[in-house]
Amino acid sequence: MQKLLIEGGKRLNGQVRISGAKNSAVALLPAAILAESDVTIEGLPKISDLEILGDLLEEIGGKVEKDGQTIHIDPSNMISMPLPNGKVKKLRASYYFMGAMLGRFKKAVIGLPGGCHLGPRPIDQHIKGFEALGAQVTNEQGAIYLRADELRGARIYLDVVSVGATINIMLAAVKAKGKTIIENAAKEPEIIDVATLLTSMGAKIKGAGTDVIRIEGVETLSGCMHTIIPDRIEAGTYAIMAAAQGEEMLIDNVIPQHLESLLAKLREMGVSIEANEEQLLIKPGNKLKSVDIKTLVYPGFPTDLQQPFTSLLTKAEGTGVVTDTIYSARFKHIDELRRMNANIKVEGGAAIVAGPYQLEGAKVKASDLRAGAALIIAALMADGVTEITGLEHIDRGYEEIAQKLTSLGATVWREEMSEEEVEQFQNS
Ligand SMILES: CC(=O)N[C@H]1[C@@H](OP(=O)(O)OP(=O)(O)OC[C@H]2O[C@@H](n3ccc(=O)[nH]c3=O)[C@H](O)[C@@H]2O)O[C@H](CO)[C@@H](O)[C@@H]1O
Ligand SMILES: C=C(OP(=O)(O)O)C(=O)O
Repeated sequence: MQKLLIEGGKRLNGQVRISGAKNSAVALLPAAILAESDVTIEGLPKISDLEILGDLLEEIGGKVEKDGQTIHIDPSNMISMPLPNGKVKKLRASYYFMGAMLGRFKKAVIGLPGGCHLGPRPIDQHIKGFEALGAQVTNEQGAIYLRADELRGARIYLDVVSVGATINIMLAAVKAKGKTIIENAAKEPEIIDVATLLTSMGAKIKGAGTDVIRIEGVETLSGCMHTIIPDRIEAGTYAIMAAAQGEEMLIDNVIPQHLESLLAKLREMGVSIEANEEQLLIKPGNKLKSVDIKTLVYPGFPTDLQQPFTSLLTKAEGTGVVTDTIYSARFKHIDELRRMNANIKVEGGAAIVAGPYQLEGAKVKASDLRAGAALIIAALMADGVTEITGLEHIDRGYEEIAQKLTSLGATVWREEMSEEEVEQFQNS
C-alpha cells in the first residue's frame, strides 16, 4: 500500500494533457456488451476503475485487448453470467452491466455497486426505468436480479435527474421493441458520448444532451470505433490547481464549454483564463476573491469539483459558502482539511470557508476520489510536507497524477507505507 507525499509551496508551471473521461469510459466499456462484433475505444484513461471493468467483461466471456489508451472488446462470446459479488462492488459504474446485459440477454444478476461514499446513492430510478421497459426486478441479498421476456419501449419520467439512470435506461432501451422516451433526463456531456458510441453501433437515439431523449429500439447492434471525450473533471481539477498554486498552466485536450460553470467562478475570483477549442491557459491573479458555489446538475457547477474547489477557497479573501445540492453530505474532506489548519465550518448543510490563511502540511486520509483531489490541492499550497493515504480512491479517477504534477514543477512522490502505517490506516 502506498501513500502520496507532497512538499507544498512550489509554483506550478507548464503544460498538462488531460486524459479521457472516467465517467464516460466507465459506461462505454459496458456498452460494448450490446454489440455483436468488435468495439474499439480510443483515448481511455489509465485508471483502476477501467481495469476492473475490463476484468468484468472478461468474466462474462468477452475478449479484451488493451493497447495503450485503446481497448478492443470482442463481445461475441459473452454470456449473461451472474455477477452478484466480487469486483462489481469495487466501483459505482458496475451498475451499467444491468442495462447492457438486460438489453442484450434480457436477464442479468449484478451486485449492488460500490463507488465513492457520498451519503445515500439509491438506484431506484434505474430500476423504475428497467421495470417500465418490461423487466421484473428484485433485490436479493444485495444483488439485483433482472429478467424480461421482451423489452418494450416506454415513456419514462425520471423523478430525480440522474446520470447513471439516464445512461442505464438508454443501454437497455436501444434494443427494446418500439419507442422509449426518457423525460427529465440528465444532460451531462458523458451522456452524449455514450449516445454517440451507441449510434455508431447502429442505435437510433435523438436528444442526448437535452432533457428528453428519444430512442427507437433496433434488433441488432454491431461493432464500431469510438474516441472518448476528455475528462472535464480532471481538467477542472487542474484548473483549480492552477488557480491555487500556478504561475501559468496550459491545460491541453479539454472542451472548455464543458467547464463553463467552473471557469465563470474562477474568473469571478480574479483568475485569468484564455480558452481556445481544446486548451485553457490559466494564470491566477495576485489576490483571489472568495465566491459562493452551489452544485447543480449539468450545466451547473459539478458536484465532482465541489471538494477540490473548497480547498481553493482557503486561499481566497473573504467568506465562501459551498452548498452541494446533489450529495448534501459530501463533506468528508473537511475534517482532513482542518488537520491542515483550514478554518472551515459545516453549518446547515453548507461548508463555510473564511479565508485566506496558510495551510500546514499534515498526515491526512482521502475518504473518496474527489476528497483525494481536494487534499492534493491543499497540500500543493501548504507549508511543509503532506502525507496522503487512501490512494486507491485517487487512482480510480486520476491518471498518473504524481507524474503529471511533477512535470508541472511540484515536488510529489509515492512511497510504500510501513506495516505499522498500513495497520493504522486500516483501523482509522
Ligand atoms: C460513474 C459516474 O458517472 N459517476 C457520476 C454520476 O454518479 P451517479 O450516476 O451515481 O449519480 P446520479 O446522477 O445518479 O445522482 C444524482 C442524485 O440523484 C440521486 N439518485 C440517483 C439515482 C437514483 O436512482 N435515485 C436517486 O435518488 C443520487 O442520490 C444523487 O443525489 O453522477 C454524479 C452526479 O453528477 C457524479 O458525482 C458521479 O461522479
Ligand atoms: C463520485 C465519483 O465517482 P463514482 O460515481 O464512480 O463513485 C466521482 O467521479 O467523483
